[in-house]
Amino acid sequence: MIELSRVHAGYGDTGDVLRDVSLSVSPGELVGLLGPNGSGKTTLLLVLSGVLTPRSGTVALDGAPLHRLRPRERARRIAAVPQRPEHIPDMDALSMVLMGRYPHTTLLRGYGPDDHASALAALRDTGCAHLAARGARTLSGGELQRVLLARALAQGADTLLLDEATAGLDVARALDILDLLHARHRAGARIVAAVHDLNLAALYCTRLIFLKHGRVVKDGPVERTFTADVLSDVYETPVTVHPHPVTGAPQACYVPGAFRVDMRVGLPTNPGDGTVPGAIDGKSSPHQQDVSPQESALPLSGFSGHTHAHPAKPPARCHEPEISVQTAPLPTGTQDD
Ligand SMILES: Nc1ncnc2c1ncn2[C@@H]1O[C@H](COP(=O)(O)OP(=O)(O)OP(=O)(O)O)[C@@H](O)[C@H]1O
Repeated sequence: MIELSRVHAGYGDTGDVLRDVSLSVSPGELVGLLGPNGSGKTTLLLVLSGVLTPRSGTVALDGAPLHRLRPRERARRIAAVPQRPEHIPDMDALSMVLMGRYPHTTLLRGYGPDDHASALAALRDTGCAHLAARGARTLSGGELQRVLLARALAQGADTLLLDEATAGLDVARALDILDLLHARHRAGARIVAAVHDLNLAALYCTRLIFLKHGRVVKDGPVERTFTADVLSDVYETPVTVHPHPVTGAPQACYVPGAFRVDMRVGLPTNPGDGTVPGAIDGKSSPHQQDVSPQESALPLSGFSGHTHAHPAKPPARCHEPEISVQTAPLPTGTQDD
């Protein structure tokens, strides 16, 4: 168990970035850390990794204060993928991934065959085997991101802290990486991932923690936390939530600015001449024609269990599927809890 209790943390002589944060993460959890820019996600990951010492409060790993662990021991237990690598070494990708094995070496024994095997396996798992001999500095943004993840996986730690690890990846590569992380968490790894892609978080995570202004404002399983109310409040923009047509997991739909005006005041203001982002078939907001002012009150939700008496129709781009699809046993995150 990794446990934060009443943590306040920040940088230099500025005010607290994290305020009174208490949470614990058990082995086998895949936790999505969500919240607006600047809400403190990276700072929380730095505290969890032991890189940033809290100003007050405690951080413990399996009951022992994290700061008491020697760096090498800490690195055997906790691996992190940063949002922006500070420095990209002038070496090939395999050597860079091998660096993840450093905590397992000793003064007498450098990297051995096991370390090379682990590094190669991590490159393979992240779809980067073909990049092994490439200079790390020549990699594309998405390639480098996957190599950094490979380095963290090669570390063999039971706790993985990921800061926007899939942000620069195309959708197929992002799904591959999340499938891999899902398999690792099912095998017992504890994973905390800062994520901006809400829908991927809802598809894969077992639990979501929402931060706002450095405080935890919501923490719980996806089905209880990923709601239109929570998302609209946390991000201060209208978000509607609908079931994923294949997995049934809640998914968010976002609303372009001109439509947001309609949704707030319940009055049609759009010209419907194709100039409104998101308007299709020459139509304006669906609210202009289909939804009464009462129904257009925020937040909207198509997700089951919501309390609105008259759930509004989803935005124009959120079509109902034409064929019915059985809920498949895919990793939704909602099935684990
Ligand atoms: N080294 C630093 N020195 C001073 N302030 C910092 C430092 N790093 C971050 N901050 C500030 O701390 C606050 C939280 O930043 P943090 O990076 O934790 O947010 P975040 O939720 O990860 O944001 P984003 O989604 O934009 O990555 C921000 O106001 C940021 O400007």
